[in-house]
Amino acid sequence: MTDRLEPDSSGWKPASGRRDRIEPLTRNRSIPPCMKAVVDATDLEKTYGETVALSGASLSVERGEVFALIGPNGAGKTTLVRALTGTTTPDAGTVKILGESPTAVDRATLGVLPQDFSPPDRLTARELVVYYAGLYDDPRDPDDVLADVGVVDAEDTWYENLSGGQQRRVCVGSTLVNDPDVLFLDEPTTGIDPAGRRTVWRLIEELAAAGTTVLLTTHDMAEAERLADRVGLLADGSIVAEGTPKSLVAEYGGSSRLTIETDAEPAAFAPLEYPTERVARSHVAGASSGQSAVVVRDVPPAEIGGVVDFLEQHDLEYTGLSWAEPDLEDVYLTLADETELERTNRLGEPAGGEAAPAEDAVRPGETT
Ligand SMILES: Nc1ncnc2c1ncn2[C@@H]1O[C@H](COP(=O)(O)OP(=O)(O)OP(=O)(O)O)[C@@H](O)[C@H]1O
Repeated sequence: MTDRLEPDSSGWKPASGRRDRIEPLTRNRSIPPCMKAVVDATDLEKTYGETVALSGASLSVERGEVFALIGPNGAGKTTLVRALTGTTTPDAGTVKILGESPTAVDRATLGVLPQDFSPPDRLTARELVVYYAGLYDDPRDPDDVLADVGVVDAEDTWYENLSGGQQRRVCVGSTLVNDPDVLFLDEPTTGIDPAGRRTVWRLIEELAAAGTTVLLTTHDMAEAERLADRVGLLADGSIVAEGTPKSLVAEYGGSSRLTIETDAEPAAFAPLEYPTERVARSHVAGASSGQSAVVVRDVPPAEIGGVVDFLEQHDLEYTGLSWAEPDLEDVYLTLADETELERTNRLGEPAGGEAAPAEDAVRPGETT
């Protein structure tokens, strides 16, 4: 970022001194109150040779919203972020950021964390933040930025010697030095440990509460569910579903799962009269070695005790039992499966050859 921050006609001045929280009054200096869609993209197309990266992607993000883009590898998320931020030019379609084209918008109002951002290795965390802050006339205090992303203890370590997670935190910090109004974060927490991830989550929540508009991409459904006001699922270059996490779960999430770690056959559960399917043990978080599992759907929480009684009465051995409401991961898996099916149908291929096993629908991210 080489553009300089110019105070606008309203006489905006950055906050001075150390801030424990981001002050709402410093936000949105360049967003007129009447402007609803801060990020607005319509029918974006982008191909690389034979590869279609974007095929009619449209989205709109409102002032102060956190919008999470999710989707399989290669779905086009990074290409979409690049098109939105002006680092790639779409073949067709329009983009407006703060009412301007991405190349005309005041860069000082944006914070952009590319997926592959790689700052100079032989600068310390502090030097890097100071360096990026130096690109702006009225930057934030680097100490505040380092504190925000939780790398104060490692501020004198060369970037190349920081852990992967610390490096990513410094990268997130470098996008905050100009106190941006609109923040684009392409997989901000990849490689960050659980505690660090929560630090970044809280930071994003604070920024959003203070009015920053955030568009992030993530493969972490818990992250999207926690942070996003709205989620867009990108598949094959277009948004195939969009809504609040709650509405998406209600529409596509399916039913609750009671997972029973057992070698018993699903048929043994027939008297319970709930839909039942076998899942591989690799699909069950924390399952004991050698154990597979049966998933019983639609069991209300009040009926779990009845299922346990049933297991005991019928001498069905089990080593673990867990119950879960459907969540965004179920939405993702359902829609990703549907999209894959549509694609194979479109290409005139048999949809997956052999029938996909029922277990494919059940949270393959969970491993033993
Ligand atoms: N510069 C490029 N040259 C050629 N192909 C590209 C280029 N950038 C992206 N692609 C292709 O476009 C498609 C979409 O890629 P993109 O990186 O946008 O996906 P993504 O959803 O961000 O994936 P991931 O989740 O793995 O990061 C992929 O097939 C990718 O190989």
